[in-house]
Amino acid sequence: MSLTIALPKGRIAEEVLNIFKKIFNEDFEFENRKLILRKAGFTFLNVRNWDVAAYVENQAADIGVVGFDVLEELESDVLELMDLGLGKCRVSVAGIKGDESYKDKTEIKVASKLQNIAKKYFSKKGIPASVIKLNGSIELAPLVGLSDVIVDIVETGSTLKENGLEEKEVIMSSSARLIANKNSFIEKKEEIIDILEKVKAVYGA
Ligand SMILES: Nc1ncnc2c1ncn2[C@@H]1O[C@H](COP(=O)(O)OP(=O)(O)OP(=O)(O)O)[C@@H](O)[C@H]1O
Ligand SMILES: O=P(O)(O)OC[C@H]1O[C@H](OP(=O)(O)OP(=O)(O)O)[C@H](O)[C@@H]1O
Repeated sequence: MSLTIALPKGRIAEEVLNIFKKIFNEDFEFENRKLILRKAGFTFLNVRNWDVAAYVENQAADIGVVGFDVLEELESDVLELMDLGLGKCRVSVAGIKGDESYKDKTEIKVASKLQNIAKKYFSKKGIPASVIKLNGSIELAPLVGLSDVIVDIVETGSTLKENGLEEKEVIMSSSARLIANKNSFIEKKEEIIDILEKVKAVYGA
């Protein structure tokens, strides 16, 4: 039984494809806008980062690679096989540099792409917060009064800095995870363990 593997486009795509390159000593590239690549006995799917978990959770793919932030946000019901240690970043509360007035609000206005993570964080702290869902350029929101703070991904911190913002509170750390569908892990256990061992070997783990 061959494995179907959902790989993310975008930021972590290159590093993930490099792992497979090292394992099989072959080039893995999706060419000519093709979304399916059959190679080395596997089927690779070219999927957006935010959609990888849906493919794996619904067994359209057996395994996949996705950022931990996305798994947390979507509360995906999948097996986490391994922390790949790439795509490292934090999910943080950020706001205008030197301005702590958000702490005195009766209800904090938060802008975020990671709506559930943001809601859960403030609710756990017992702080009333309303979350406005945005899809990008999150840092803009507090600059124009759309929100008091943002909950967003911070990697180097340069987007915050360039916009006069600062990290206020770190909510969680994130990195890319190798995930598996729960049924596939029963039905195709040997194949999944085999690929997991190969990935671990590449990392020297
Ligand atoms: N600076 C960063 N900005 C965003 N994501 C980062 C950053 N550094 C690491 N990551 C990680 O990389 C993952 C992929 O980010 P990428 O920007 O490629 O996709 P996306 O825009 O979130 O998703 P999609 O393409 O589905 O819209 C994130 O979920 C996160 O785990
Ligand atoms: O700490 P840094 O290294 O500056 O990285 C963090 C920035 O990168 C991401 O945005 P992205 O580039 O994905 O664009 P977006 O605003 O469209 O989400 C994220 O949402 C931050 O804005």
